[in-house]
Amino acid sequence: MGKKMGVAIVGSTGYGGVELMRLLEAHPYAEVTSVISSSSAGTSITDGYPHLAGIREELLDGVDAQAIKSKADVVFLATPAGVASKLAPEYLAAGLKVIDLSGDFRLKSPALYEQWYKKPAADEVYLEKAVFGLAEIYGENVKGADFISNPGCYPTATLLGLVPAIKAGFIDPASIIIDAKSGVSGAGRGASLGTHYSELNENLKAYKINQHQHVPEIEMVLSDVAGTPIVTTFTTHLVPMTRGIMSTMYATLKDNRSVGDFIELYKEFYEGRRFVRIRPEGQWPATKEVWGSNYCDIGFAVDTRTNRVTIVSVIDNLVKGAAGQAIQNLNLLMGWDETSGLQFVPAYP
Ligand SMILES: NC(=O)C1=CN([C@@H]2O[C@H](COP(=O)(O)OP(=O)(O)OC[C@H]3O[C@@H](n4cnc5c(N)ncnc54)[C@H](OP(=O)(O)O)[C@@H]3O)[C@@H](O)[C@H]2O)C=CC1
Ligand SMILES: CC(=O)N[C@@H](CCC(=O)OP(=O)(O)O)C(=O)O
Repeated sequence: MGKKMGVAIVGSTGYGGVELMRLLEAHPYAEVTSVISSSSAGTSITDGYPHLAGIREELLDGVDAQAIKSKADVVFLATPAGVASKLAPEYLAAGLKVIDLSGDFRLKSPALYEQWYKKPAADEVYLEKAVFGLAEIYGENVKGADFISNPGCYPTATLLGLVPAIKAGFIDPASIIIDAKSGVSGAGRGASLGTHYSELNENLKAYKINQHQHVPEIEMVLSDVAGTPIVTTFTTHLVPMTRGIMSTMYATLKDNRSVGDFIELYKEFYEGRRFVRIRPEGQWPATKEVWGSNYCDIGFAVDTRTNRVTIVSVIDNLVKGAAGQAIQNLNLLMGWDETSGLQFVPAYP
């Protein structure tokens, strides 16, 4: 096999960054050639992550664009909101391909970003340029692109669960309610009051109701596929587990549709897409069934009394919700098989 393509990771000391390192270790065509930290350059990655001992022991590099370009062709940005908006233009100008895991380039309207993220938006030219990489829906746009905005974790689970039904007109778009739950690694590695052990353990909390920054991202895609503006009710919960997102969605049926109709529709829609698995009637997915993998599993129930469908969709927030989908986008962008380096069996139990 020829030389592997070099990739760099900015934000490598965070959960998304370290997950990219774990997954890329097994990639057949790409290898990590620079792990980057804005705060700890010159120290070893194993200082913060001893589990990498004997696997990756190199010193962390700094964020300088030319230095990255001398080592890599592609850079992943796994940094908090507000960072990629400044770094991505520099990296693109240096000739790097950029895959951003943050929310900085997902929304095309600067005003919408500022309303929901409460931070200054990126330059509109770059918002336009970034391709929204929800691989199973917009994968064709990713092919050959040089700047990808990776979707959020909640939107990935939610949209893969809703798009086929919206597109086929199975459900009333005005009736959608999304009830979503996440493990705590979704909040990143930094300590905070809401995520430390005694606050989280044996506890279940709703948060950011009607204010979550993923609301406009979900509505952007639903409106795009429906061809008409859609608004939704979206509630997020923090669950005392490390990984996993479950998005449970409720909507009113437009016609008499059975679970069998939904299964047939979704199987056809996702035909050939290895990472979406549709459950048989009477079986609903659990977060552990996708743990550590790039799968999104979806199950259905229809209630003929209320004329509503319930759609349950699960992912691992750090894999299909972040690093795994970012690598899937790298694969699409480079013209490699989209499953390259991602064929992990979920770690069960
Ligand atoms: N966790 C998840 O499940 C998901 C996360 N995301 C998004 O991915 C991004 C990364 O998330 P996550 O890994 O969880 O976050 P973490 O907080 O765990 O890590 C973020 C890393 O970014 C680096 N960083 C902070 N400030 C700067 C800066 N000014 N310049 C360069 N680097 C900086 C830090 O490393 P250092 O100080 O070493 O530079 C830090 O380790 C976020 O935007 C998040 O919203 C998206 C989907 C899912
Ligand atoms: C559990 C938890 O706190 N999750 C985070 C997800 C953050 C995230 O991934 O943010 P972006 O996709 O916008 O970058 C949250 O709800 O804000």
